[in-house]
Amino acid sequence: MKHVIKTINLTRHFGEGATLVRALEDVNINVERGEFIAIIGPSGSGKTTLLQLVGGLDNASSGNVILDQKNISEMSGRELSDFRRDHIGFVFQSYNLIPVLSARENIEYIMLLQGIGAKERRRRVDNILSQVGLSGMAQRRPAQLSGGQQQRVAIARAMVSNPSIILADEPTANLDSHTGMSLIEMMKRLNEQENMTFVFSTHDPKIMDSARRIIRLEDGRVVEDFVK
Ligand SMILES: Nc1ncnc2c1ncn2[C@@H]1O[C@H](COP(=O)(O)OP(=O)(O)OP(=O)(O)O)[C@@H](O)[C@H]1O
Repeated sequence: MKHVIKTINLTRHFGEGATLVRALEDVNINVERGEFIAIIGPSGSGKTTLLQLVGGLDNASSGNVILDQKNISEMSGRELSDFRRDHIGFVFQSYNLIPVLSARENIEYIMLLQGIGAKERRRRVDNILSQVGLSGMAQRRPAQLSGGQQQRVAIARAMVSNPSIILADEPTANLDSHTGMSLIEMMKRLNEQENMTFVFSTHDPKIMDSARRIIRLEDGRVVEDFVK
């Protein structure tokens, strides 16, 4: 079986001596294409650290991350940033949209970097805006959208270049529980339709229930990993 994400003895320590923090310790996970996975665990258990390492936004102290059969720790900085752009979509807790750009421009941005022409960009943005239920809001700036709508734009932005993996760090943390649930249901529908792999972290038991597989971290170690 080819894995879209594989971590091998992934370890991340911060600090040293008396201030050493073992944020992740020997984490081994295998993720297949099309999975929909929640990373759960108490505050400080290593969820963000794991997502950052898997996404190539942080470097491991030891161990490896293999994405789409490629070892990202062996890549040069430039290779890694190109690889990240083409294979991974990120969704953050605080949306991270560019405030001066409209929803359309935020979503288009990565396609501009990829050199995709204007007509194709428009087609893809229109398509993804309708998939996330935001047709008609293309011209609005983030401040003119609700939190849930901004997070939908962020998900559209993460998905528009068709990455194989979407990583979402507590995507519903700033949303009320109803909006959070509908966002997760939308992610699940997109996961089913597009067979994109979703890995997201959450504290919310209701959101966990929507996942098909749960990975629980405690003190930087995987203490549970099961398919429901
Ligand atoms: N840059 C850093 N420097 C030092 N320690 C760090 C750093 N980043 C994270 N840590 C520590 O690593 C551990 C894991 O942090 P991490 O943010 O991954 O946990 P988390 O499970 O995402 O927590 P939360 O649910 O509160 O977001 C914590 O003890 C944290 O304090």
